[in-house]
Amino acid sequence: MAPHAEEPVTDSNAIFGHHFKPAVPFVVESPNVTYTEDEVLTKYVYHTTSLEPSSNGGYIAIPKETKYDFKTQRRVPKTGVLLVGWGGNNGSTVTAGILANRLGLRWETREGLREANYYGSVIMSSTIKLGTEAKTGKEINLPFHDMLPMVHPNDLVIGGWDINSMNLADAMDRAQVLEPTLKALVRKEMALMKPMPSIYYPDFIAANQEDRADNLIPGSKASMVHVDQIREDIRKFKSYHDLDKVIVLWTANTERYAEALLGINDTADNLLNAIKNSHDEVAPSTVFAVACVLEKTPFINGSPQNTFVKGAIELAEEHGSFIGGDDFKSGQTKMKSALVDFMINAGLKLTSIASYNHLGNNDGKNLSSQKQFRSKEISKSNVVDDMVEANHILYQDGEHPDHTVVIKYMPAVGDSKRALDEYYAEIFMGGHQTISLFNVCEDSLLASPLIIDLVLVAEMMTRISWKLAEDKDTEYKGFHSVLSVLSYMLKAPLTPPGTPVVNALAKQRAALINIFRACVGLQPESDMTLEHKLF
Ligand SMILES: NC(=O)c1ccc[n+]([C@@H]2O[C@H](COP(=O)([O-])OP(=O)(O)OC[C@H]3O[C@@H](n4cnc5c(N)ncnc54)[C@H](O)[C@@H]3O)[C@@H](O)[C@H]2O)c1
Ligand SMILES: O=P([O-])([O-])O[C@@H]1[C@@H](O)[C@H](O)[C@@H](O)[C@H](O)[C@@H]1O
Repeated sequence: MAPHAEEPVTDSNAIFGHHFKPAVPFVVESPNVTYTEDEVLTKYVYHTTSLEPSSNGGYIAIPKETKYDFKTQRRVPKTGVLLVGWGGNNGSTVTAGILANRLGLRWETREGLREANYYGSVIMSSTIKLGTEAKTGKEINLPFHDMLPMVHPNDLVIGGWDINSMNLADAMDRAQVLEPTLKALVRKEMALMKPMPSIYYPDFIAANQEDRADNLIPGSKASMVHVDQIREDIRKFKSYHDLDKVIVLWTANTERYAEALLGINDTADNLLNAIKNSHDEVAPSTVFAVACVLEKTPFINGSPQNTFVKGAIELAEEHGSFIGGDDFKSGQTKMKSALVDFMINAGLKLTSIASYNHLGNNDGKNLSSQKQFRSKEISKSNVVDDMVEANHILYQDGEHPDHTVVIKYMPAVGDSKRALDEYYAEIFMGGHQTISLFNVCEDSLLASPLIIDLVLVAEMMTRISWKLAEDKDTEYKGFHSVLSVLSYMLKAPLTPPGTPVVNALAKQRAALINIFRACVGLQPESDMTLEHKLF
């Protein structure tokens, strides 16, 4: 395998050491919180309710307390992100966006002057309640990013792979997402960025993608040579930029599902053997996942295919590597996971959901192929399951709303996806409610901030460890290899085997916030505001 001649070209002029100043500096004063120079150590009581069956067929509810010790490393590491599919609409857009923010760019548009921002990033552009001022009772909210010592996206060093050789400036033009005035300001830097060659197994993506495939690592089926090359690429990138951490994220095309095959991809050993034997059913995304797991590099899947076959999950668990996915939850589905949560929790019996969209970008072109569409149909359809199953008043066991997903490729609209949805519900006394939505989603401008959030949270999770308070002598350990804490950014959240999937958007955000609060010794925000009710 010829090594890559040139060093991985990235935004080599990255301005490092962006000395980010918290907007709302805070320190927690508590006997359960200890700050050292390198760590925040907290003693945290986790409250749940345990149910025991009662004699009358109901339950005895028992409040349960579990005491955890959390440890969070405070030093913010120099972090790189390697995007698989870097030359795509999302990859080129997120790269230009980070560059524009780093340089503090402004550009003229028809609506006037615009400036770089991180809107759409829950970490960079949303706030969370810290508490209330003792004297005034005023609620104080702080940027999500300031809750823990997180990497700032401006400091991310970016690189990646693509089966297409186009440099990032030309890829940005091809994407047709950003304003020409903005593109002009980042073009020079973006032109220096060239994706590393990648692996291409034609059977996994639409045949209409073949004309892009001019930047390949030789070989059209899985092999350990491919795994080793990807691992070497990661090591070279990390060494070349003197990085402490690297996160790898798949924003390449949607692949068809791989068949779940006993003896092939059902265990870690079988999967490694299948790769060694170049088995047909090992997808490029799974090869990337295996390479990252073996390289102890977090790997996140932003697409809907079943990258994480059982053997890949088992391999990640064996190596204590982080994986997360699947499929960015960017627009139509994000809206769905909030609206369905509202309707069902308001006691409205949703009986049908019709989700149609058309888009004209290369993603849409790839999804015009049935096998690739099927991967997306699955991730876009399952997003309501947990909310339906939680309400036995509205839905009998096995009952669920009709749900159809349609995606059409319409080149004319480009990246500006048109989503049309109809939500039909039974309401009081035989009535009906019909909610129709027309939602224009600028797909890459909505997905790019999610890429940033996924990278920032995944990196943060590598610096958080825990142990049971009662286990005095045990070592701290990391969260489970499957980072279900990433679910807010994903349509089809991957969870540790045997654990429930939560799709409700509010619950997903609350989980992320409250885990971060536990790391600084704060209890979950209950929103009870008893201080405003009991006086
Ligand atoms: N709002 C959104 O844009 C959104 C939301 C959810 C999921 N996604 C998913 O994100 C992915 C990327 O979306 P996009 O709009 O950027 O698509 P895109 O087609 O513009 O970009 C995909 C890139 O991946 C490259 N590629 C394909 N196979 C590869 C491989 N094996 N190795 C390396 N590169 C490879 C292609 O050449 C292309 O440049 C798609 O799977 C899409 O379904 C997008
Ligand atoms: O808007 P959303 O449902 O979150 O996600 C989008 C889909 O609506 C669209 O059909 C698909 O092409 C995009 O890749 C993305 O998955």
